[in-house]
Amino acid sequence: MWNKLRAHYETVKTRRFETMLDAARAEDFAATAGDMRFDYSKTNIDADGRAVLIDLLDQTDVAAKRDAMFTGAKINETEGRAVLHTALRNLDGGPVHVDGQDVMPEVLETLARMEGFAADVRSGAFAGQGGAITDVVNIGIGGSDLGPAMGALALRPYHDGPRCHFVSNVDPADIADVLRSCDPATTLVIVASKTFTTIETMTNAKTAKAWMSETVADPAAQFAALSTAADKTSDFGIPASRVFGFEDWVGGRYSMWGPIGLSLMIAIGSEAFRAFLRGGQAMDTHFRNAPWADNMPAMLALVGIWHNQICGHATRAVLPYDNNLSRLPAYLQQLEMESNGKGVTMDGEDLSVNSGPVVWGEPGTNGQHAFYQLIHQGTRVIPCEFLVAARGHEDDLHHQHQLLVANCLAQSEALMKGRDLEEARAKVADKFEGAELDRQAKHRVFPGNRPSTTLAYPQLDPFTLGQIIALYEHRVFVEGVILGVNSYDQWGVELGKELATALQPIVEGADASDKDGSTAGLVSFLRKNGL
Ligand SMILES: O=P(O)(O)OC[C@H]1O[C@](O)(CO)[C@@H](O)[C@@H]1O
Repeated sequence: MWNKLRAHYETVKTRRFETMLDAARAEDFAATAGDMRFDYSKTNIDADGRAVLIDLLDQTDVAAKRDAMFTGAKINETEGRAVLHTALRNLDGGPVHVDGQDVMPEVLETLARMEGFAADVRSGAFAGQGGAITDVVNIGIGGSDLGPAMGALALRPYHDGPRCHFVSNVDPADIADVLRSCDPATTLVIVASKTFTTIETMTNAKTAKAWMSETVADPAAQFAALSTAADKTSDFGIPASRVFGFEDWVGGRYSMWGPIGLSLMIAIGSEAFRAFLRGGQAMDTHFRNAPWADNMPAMLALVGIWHNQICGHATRAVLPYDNNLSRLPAYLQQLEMESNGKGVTMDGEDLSVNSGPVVWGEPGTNGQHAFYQLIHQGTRVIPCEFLVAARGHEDDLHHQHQLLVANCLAQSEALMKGRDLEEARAKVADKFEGAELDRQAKHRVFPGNRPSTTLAYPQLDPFTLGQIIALYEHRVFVEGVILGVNSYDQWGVELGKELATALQPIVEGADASDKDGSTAGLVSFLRKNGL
């Protein structure tokens, strides 16, 4: 199935796509979902290429697999689990069955419990031992941190609840900084861990409990837990009334829609949180119904497959011109790389093409003054994904927002157009002449013909954030199906965890001589320096 695409690539790879880009192409090579527009016209995908890409969806049965996911089939085959984060935002979509049982009543009941608790925290009906809650500390890592942390930042203009802090790293610097800024008597600690065994989270949770017990009589009274492991939360001393459970069919990096989103709900209130869920649900409906050529997640995925597996561009830059989306690249690193960073297919065969790309990025315009040099003139092509809102939330500073938008559009235009030697010579002709003019001009040439896409939306409100996150989730799903990998396990994180456990006694002083020379040498160096 890859050969046809590879052959097509040979026919377009040197063509300058700017020459194809008239208004008709701009309209045709864009997908709309609700009030969002995804423009992929600044790429070298032409109509024939798109048709071959869309064939991939049919050849790999994406539609049937999508429907299987939404209806509770156990598509996470290596863990024997359904994949149903979509049920968490299925506010009025009817029953969803797992093993013959409708999961929606429990989902909605948990949502209602979360809403009750969040409202109590926000109103002061649930208080700390020193008064109303002023600070919420979410302790979690990976999906139990990145979702709510990214979301709380993204929706900062809607934040009207207590302050929220996110502690994830086992590095004591992380928790020490946060606890220093909080009063234990008015702090709520939320321990967010699907498994309730993750060493970083459990270590930080114990540190927070010890910190709180220095000041308050009953520290457990100011703890809540978000987990699938009710027995372990109770062993930790958190009463069932403040445990918000979920099922194993919610993957960690897909979990911000349910209990793992509690800190976000406390920050923005349940009405705004529901708007976020509704945005996700709207994208689900679009993904299930829109024809492929207009289907935003499908087209985003196909552009990704084209750039990585066919054109060979190994990385993908996510560049939000929306400062509140600063943590989106980090969130997407887990979502995409933990999901599709696999080398073996569902059938146990070696993958015959590259796995998912390296995802990275920073908000614009900051990145422009850092790494865009390489994006424009480096030898590797980096497909860029821009995100931009029509308006921000600072109405009195709208002129600054306009400048931000101008920069975003300028970057995708510059990547496409570039600047040839003649234009570069004209730029410096008044300063240099002869051979020196040529030499100086060459440094000012931009190759151009570098691909980018732009996701544009009216404003980053809770509904839009829901659309964006669900869009990327479904993109990962589609890319995973095409590659034939299981996007919902993460065995690749296990080995490091095992070795860290084995190394713990050694860093605490046990003999390191059976370790490899490098590891033993590093332990010895660190010990000599205070380990
Ligand atoms: O929520 P938990 O169980 O603490 O896991 C945290 C994270 O750790 C991982 O399992 C990877 O180590 C992620 O998939 C997950 O989001």
